[in-house]
Amino acid sequence: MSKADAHQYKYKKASDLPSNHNDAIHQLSIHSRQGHNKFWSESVLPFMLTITCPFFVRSIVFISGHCHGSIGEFFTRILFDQSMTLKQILEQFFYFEWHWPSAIIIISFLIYAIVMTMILPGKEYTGPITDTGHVPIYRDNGFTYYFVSLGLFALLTLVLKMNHLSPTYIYDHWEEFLSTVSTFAFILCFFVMLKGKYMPSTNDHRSSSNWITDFYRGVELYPRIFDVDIKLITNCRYGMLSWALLSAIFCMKTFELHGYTDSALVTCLLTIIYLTKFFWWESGYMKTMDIIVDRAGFYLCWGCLVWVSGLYTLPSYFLVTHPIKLGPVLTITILALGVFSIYINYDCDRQKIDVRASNGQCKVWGKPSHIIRAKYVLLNGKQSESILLASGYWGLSRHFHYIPELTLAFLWSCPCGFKFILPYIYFIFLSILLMHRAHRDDQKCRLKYGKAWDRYCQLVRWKVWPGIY
Ligand SMILES: NC(=O)C1=CN([C@@H]2O[C@H](COP(=O)(O)OP(=O)(O)OC[C@H]3O[C@@H](n4cnc5c(N)ncnc54)[C@H](OP(=O)(O)O)[C@@H]3O)[C@@H](O)[C@H]2O)C=CC1
Ligand SMILES: CC(C)CCC[C@@H](C)[C@H]1CC[C@H]2C3=CC=C4C[C@@H](O)CC[C@]4(C)[C@H]3CC[C@]12C
Repeated sequence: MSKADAHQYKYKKASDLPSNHNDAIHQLSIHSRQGHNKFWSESVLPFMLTITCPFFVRSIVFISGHCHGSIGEFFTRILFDQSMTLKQILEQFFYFEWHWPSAIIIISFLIYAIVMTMILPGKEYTGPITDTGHVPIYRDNGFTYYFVSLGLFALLTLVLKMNHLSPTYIYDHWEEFLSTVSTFAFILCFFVMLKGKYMPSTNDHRSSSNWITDFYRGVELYPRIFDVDIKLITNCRYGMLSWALLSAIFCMKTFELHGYTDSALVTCLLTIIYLTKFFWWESGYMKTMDIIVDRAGFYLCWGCLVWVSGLYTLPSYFLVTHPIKLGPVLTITILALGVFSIYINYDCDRQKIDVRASNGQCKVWGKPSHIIRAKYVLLNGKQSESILLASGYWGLSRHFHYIPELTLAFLWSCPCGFKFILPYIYFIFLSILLMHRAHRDDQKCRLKYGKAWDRYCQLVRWKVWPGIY
């Protein structure tokens, strides 16, 4: 681990702990990066990403819609035949004429997400206790929210159709929508940053004099406005639901233009099934790195509102203009492999949850589970213990569940064919994100569990791909 990486977290080394704690008792507190590359990592990189990410998302949607899906054509037209100047493109991307229908639909959707989250019934559950002793409380109504929303969407579609209208209006104005949602997301991130600096909801906030870092990484871990949890709304209730609905809308548009198209159906069905799994396990997601480590800033909030809508839906969007006939054999094979990948991914998460819930007293793949009990201490001095599973999927590699996640991303992109790289951008991004995430998670666990984590790593050598990485 590099010095800069180590500084990302503030912790006590094992040797600093009393000798009776020498077996993997660590203090963990996630704090700011204070390494040598501070200027680069805290200012330059966040600034560049804040500027380039919106441009990137808009470019790929533009290429899909106006350059026949070809990245080469995009650059040829700008650089060589001058049929499109950079100035024209920048004007298209950033000269923002207010598109009222988009603004109204987006605000209505946001209000819908907030109201439904507040009123739908569900058992209360808690997230992990923070360093300052705060315990976030949520209501477990994500799955109900998802199905009620899908039902209401189907009803709305029927009502619109009876009036000769269609939700595919969103596809027809997708570029305006994306620009509008991006503007909203920027305003929201700025507002959430100010709120974190001056009116934080809990003590889990970290503000610096560098506004670029604060904007990009966020200030607060658990910001709430009128008891509405910002991260739950942006990541799950808006981000994940809009991903499902957009895939359905793009599939409907493909059908409107080309009749029944099996490739569009496969991509849409796999996305809907995957997101059903996500909402089924939403309370588990509220305990992952995104929620307990990453603060509410541009990376997470803008990412879930815009990056997910624009990039994660790209295969379905691409298929509207590039439909392909797969035939029944390929359709069923891709669908079956996709559902199998979703199942394996779910089963990995379930294995970990089950072994912890039963305090290690359960069978994994028919055999008693192989576990390591790892102790740790939080900054508030409280000691705790977690179970690390070293058998089953978690014995194959330390992040084996990323493999079915990647396989699935490939499977719902491959109905787009292999002529263009554009629909694989999500798959490429995910490959990089997950390899980096495996590395970040390893660091986090090593700092939290110390020697117990090293023991686990000795038992399970591979980070993601058994025998390779
Ligand atoms: N489509 C997308 O863009 C992405 C999807 N995902 C998906 O989200 C889901 C969650 O992934 P992710 O957030 O990365 O988190 P993980 O499910 O990988 O959880 C990691 C945490 O689990 C605990 N843990 C690690 N090893 C073990 C073990 N051997 N036994 C028991 N517990 C262990 C540690 O937490 P603790 O502190 O509790 O010990 C660790 O920090 C996955 O299904 C993944 O595929 C993830 C990223 C991107
Ligand atoms: C450069 C930035 C703008 C990149 C933003 C990245 C984020 C949008 C994504 C980072 C981690 C992603 C996710 C993690 C885990 C998930 C669980 C899965 O079952 C569904 C998807 C997701 C919530 C996923 C969503 C996008 C990220 C938050």
